[in-house]
Amino acid sequence: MQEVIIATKNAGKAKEFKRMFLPLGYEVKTLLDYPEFEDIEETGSTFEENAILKAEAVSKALNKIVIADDSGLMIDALDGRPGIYSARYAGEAKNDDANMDKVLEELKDVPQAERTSRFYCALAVAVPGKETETVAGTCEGSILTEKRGSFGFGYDPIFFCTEKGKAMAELEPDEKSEISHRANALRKLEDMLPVLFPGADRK
Ligand SMILES: O=c1nc[nH]c2c1ncn2[C@H]1C[C@H](O)[C@@H](COP(=O)(O)OP(=O)(O)OP(=O)(O)O)O1
Ligand SMILES: [Mg+2]
Repeated sequence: MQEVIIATKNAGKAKEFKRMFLPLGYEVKTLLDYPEFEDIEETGSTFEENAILKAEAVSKALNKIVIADDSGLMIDALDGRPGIYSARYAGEAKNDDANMDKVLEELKDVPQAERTSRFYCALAVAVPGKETETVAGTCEGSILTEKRGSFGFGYDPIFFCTEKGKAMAELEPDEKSEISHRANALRKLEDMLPVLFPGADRK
């Protein structure tokens, strides 16, 4: 099967990409399959800049086409935070539970109507010798007052997905992959895939 490399070390993202690319006819490899890669510093000031940094670093090292995902949670009552700092919101350790606890604490006096939020995902496609392109997708929702559900990863237990009427972590993996910010971003790449990777056997 045609291989697609995603420059991520996040196991939750890796699973979602594998699930979403399979019906398109592609097998996903991630940095979990290339453990020699060091962490790539996310020094950009936007999701797009950080996705480009990650995709280009790995594309240059492997001399192959590489896709990267930079994503996070934006909360209106917090002026868009945690935003690009989502992974390390409660500290360098990248602890999902601590990150969610920090958000819940910051929002403890914020009423339901003001808890609107969205997930954002930027995908960058680095092609050796070409300009890197980006696409983005979002998923609208609001922040719950406690954690719910056990699917997914990251902030999924505290994010109420408007479109599905459930916490993101209550959605089965296939349901999340219909409506997620990551799925919505990937849809914008789909037309490019046969050009980037000729010869995939679409099912
Ligand atoms: O669908 C999602 N459901 C819940 N939480 C999510 C989602 N998508 C992103 N997030 C959160 C997780 C992490 O706190 C941050 C991503 O940070 P981000 O730098 O893009 O990823 P990361 O450091 O975990 O892995 P890597 O950079 O190797 O891809 O946003
Ligand atoms: Mg990261």
